[in-house]
Amino acid sequence: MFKTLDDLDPEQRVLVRLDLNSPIEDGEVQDNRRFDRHAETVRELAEAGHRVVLMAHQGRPGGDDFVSLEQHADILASHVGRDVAFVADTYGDEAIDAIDALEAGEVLLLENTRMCDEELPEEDPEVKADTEFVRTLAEHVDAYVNDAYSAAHRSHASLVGFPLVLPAYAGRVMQTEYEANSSIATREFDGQVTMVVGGTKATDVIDVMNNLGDKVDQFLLGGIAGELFLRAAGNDVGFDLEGMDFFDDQWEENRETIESLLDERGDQIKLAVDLAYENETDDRGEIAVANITEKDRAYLDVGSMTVDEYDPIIRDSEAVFVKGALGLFEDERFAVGTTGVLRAIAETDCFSVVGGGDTSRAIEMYGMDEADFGHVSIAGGAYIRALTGAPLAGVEALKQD
Ligand SMILES: Nc1ncnc2c1ncn2[C@@H]1O[C@H](COP(=O)(O)OP(=O)(O)O)[C@@H](O)[C@H]1O
Ligand SMILES: O=C(OP(=O)(O)O)[C@H](O)COP(=O)(O)O
Repeated sequence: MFKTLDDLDPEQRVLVRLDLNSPIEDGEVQDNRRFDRHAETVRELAEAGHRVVLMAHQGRPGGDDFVSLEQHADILASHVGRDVAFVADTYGDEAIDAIDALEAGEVLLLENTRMCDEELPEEDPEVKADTEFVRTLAEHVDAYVNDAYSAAHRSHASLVGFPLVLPAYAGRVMQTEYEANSSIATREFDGQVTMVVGGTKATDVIDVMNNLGDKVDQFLLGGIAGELFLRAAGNDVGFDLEGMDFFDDQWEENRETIESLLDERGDQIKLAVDLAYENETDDRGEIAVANITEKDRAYLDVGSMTVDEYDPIIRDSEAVFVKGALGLFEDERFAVGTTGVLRAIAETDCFSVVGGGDTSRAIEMYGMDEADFGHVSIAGGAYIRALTGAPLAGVEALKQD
């Protein structure tokens, strides 16, 4: 395992990697739960009297959201409750002067790490540790903290290089995310373990089932992935319609695997019994899967009968994990499935983990209280990798320190 902030010596100059990658609208960085979560780590370090140097990224070179972190510093400061100074430099003289000038308890955010050429290409930790970027910054700090679990699947310099040249620790977000998201594979639960899987990507659902099939008692399916499983079970759903050309592509690529999963794990896999669509008056209509004779419309949610079937299964479970939404929950008419399962989880005292960048947003959107869930992940790609058993380069680098 890795060391945590509990192991950090006092009065250190600490270089901390956060993940503040955020949506940007009309040039404005949108506040989101990543700021709030990382603020805890930053506050703890500053209050303990460390000198805190922060690194983070935003977007990718060439993208519209590849911008400076200047606004991020202000948003973070509002969550930490302390000043967060900003320097528009990653590791040049300006950055080094600002780091060297820090007093105990002060916090400084460096410029977008991806503005440094050595950050991005995915390379081995040894290569990253030997970059000028890592070597230069390492000379001006005493310790490295990685709090960026949600970026830990990237083998980038700021994530894997520093643990080879500095004492390295997991921040609070890293620690909590790692423990919760690995728990389905590592923990023994006394009662039933249920996994709600949906979203748009069939391969995510397939990989999760292959990796966790022996740990999970039942998979409750929905979303576009769920429709493809319904199609494999012989129903007239999950075909391409206008504007949804990923259905047939995904079907071609995954048909055989889905069919064999249904063969081998049929008893564990629960499929929707009804689906919802937009009717002639633009309202939500529902139809039983058994009554669908022809694929002539898009289905945008599981139906209410399905929620009624999934609800007691969740309430009888000891642990529930969620990956992917059961419908197009961003549209209130098609949020019934996703909010239905989330409410059932919130109302029971089961251990629960909700993840996926989009899915966990439903909790906020529909006014549910995060405190009613065991853990709500702020990770997307890293969360699915954890569930499918793939190692995270940033976590592995921390473990080796
Ligand atoms: N039947 C559906 N039709 C269109 N979109 C859907 C449907 N079901 C789920 N979705 C969409 O799937 C998205 C979640 O997909 P997913 O790949 O699981 O993302 P994440 O991992 O970020 O939660 C949601 O934003 C939701 O709108
Ligand atoms: O937001 C992130 O990942 P996510 O979209 O999977 O949650 C991370 O900051 C990683 O960003 P990247 O996918 O540009 O490497």
